[in-house]
Amino acid sequence: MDAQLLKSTFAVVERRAEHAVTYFYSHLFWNNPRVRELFPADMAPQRDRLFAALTHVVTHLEDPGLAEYLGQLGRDHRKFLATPALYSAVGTSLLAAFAHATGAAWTMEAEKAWTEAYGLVADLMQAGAARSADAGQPAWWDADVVRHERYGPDLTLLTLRPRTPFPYLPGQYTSLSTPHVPLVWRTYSLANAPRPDGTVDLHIGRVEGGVMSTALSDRLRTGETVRLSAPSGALTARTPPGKPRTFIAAGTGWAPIRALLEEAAADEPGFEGRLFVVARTREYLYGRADAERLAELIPGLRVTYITAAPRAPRGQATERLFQALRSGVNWSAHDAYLAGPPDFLTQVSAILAALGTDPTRVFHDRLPPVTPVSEPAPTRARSLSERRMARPALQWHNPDARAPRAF
Ligand SMILES: NC(=O)C1=CN([C@@H]2O[C@H](COP(=O)(O)OP(=O)(O)OC[C@H]3O[C@@H](n4cnc5c(N)ncnc54)[C@H](O)[C@@H]3O)[C@@H](O)[C@H]2O)C=CC1
Repeated sequence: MDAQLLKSTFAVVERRAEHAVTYFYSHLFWNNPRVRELFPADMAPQRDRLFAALTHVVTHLEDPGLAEYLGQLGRDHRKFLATPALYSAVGTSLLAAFAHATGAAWTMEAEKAWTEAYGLVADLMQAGAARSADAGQPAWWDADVVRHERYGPDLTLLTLRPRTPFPYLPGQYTSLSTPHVPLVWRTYSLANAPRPDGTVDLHIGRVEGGVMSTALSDRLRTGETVRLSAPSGALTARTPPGKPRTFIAAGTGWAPIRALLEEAAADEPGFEGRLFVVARTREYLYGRADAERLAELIPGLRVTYITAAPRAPRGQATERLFQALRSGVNWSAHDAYLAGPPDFLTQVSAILAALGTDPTRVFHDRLPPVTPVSEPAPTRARSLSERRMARPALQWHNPDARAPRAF
């Protein structure tokens, strides 16, 4: 593969990204009218996702973890009913869009390089999909809504019972789809460690104007069925026993942190660590009762709740967190697990690095990890010791797609 040529042509495409993506979908749907039915009415998030995936591929061409990334992407595309014919149609339209966007820069060499590159991408994705099907993993899990509780206007707690075993690791997320918003999938973290009855909790922050969060909050009812995709994510426990760790949860970022702490309460009686729960106001500290229960089960856990002062801007809670982080912990000894809005993750990661935490020991689900992976997706939940030995699972989740709210 001529990586340099792929990068230089993609740089031209990037400058006309909006135009290229519009051309791509128009070409795809015009030449394959039935394919339109596979996509939701609102194509805007789809466009972002396509470009995020393409950018990831082009910026990781030399990364040995790319094959695993594409394998997982293929596995995740099973839920979209992607067929070999669709992969082929997408390739044709993608090249047409690139040719259109790059104009004179689209040489024969560029076309050859992109034809080969797309062929490889499609092969690796389809191989990932085939591996997951061969391992008996469904394309999605049907799950019944067994509890639907609203907490104030902004938060809904859902409990779902998947109809077949749904293996996942505490800290991971899944995508969810409901007939209320056909063909749309949104990611949500799983808020509990696996339970004997197989049920899972999701914390839904209601985003005004958001199609999925408003449907799940306002229209979904117990007894209905939703679909869940294969779980993913790199926010899984990987701290060796005896090493202290810090958990930082902002808003509904409490969900995966709660799952990790439930796991620690069950598996690690000698756990030493700190938990910061950050919320915009006291009323939004919805995880407080759970955090107190977990602190009783884990004697080595110190919990700090942080909110903004009354009538202060919401971002003040983050400032207050920074002040707390600066006081008194030997950060170079700590692993850190973060969950919350994308900007919050960026800022907290920077502060922790400045305070001495090893950046490779700060875990969250925003960026693909630097470490490549060569393991297949788990078909059963692994034990704690197996996971400590393992390298972090590659993830492709782009939380930027979940719009953060403006202060
Ligand atoms: N696995 C993960 O990382 C998860 C991430 N999330 C994300 O967490 C967010 C939760 O939203 P809400 O509950 O409405 O939280 P929120 O908007 O109320 O924010 C919670 C706290 O995060 C901080 N914060 C928010 N935006 C910030 C910004 N731009 N810069 C710096 N600090 C900021 C503030 O301290 C705020 O009090 C969503 O963006 C969601 O996508 C949610 C669940 C899991």
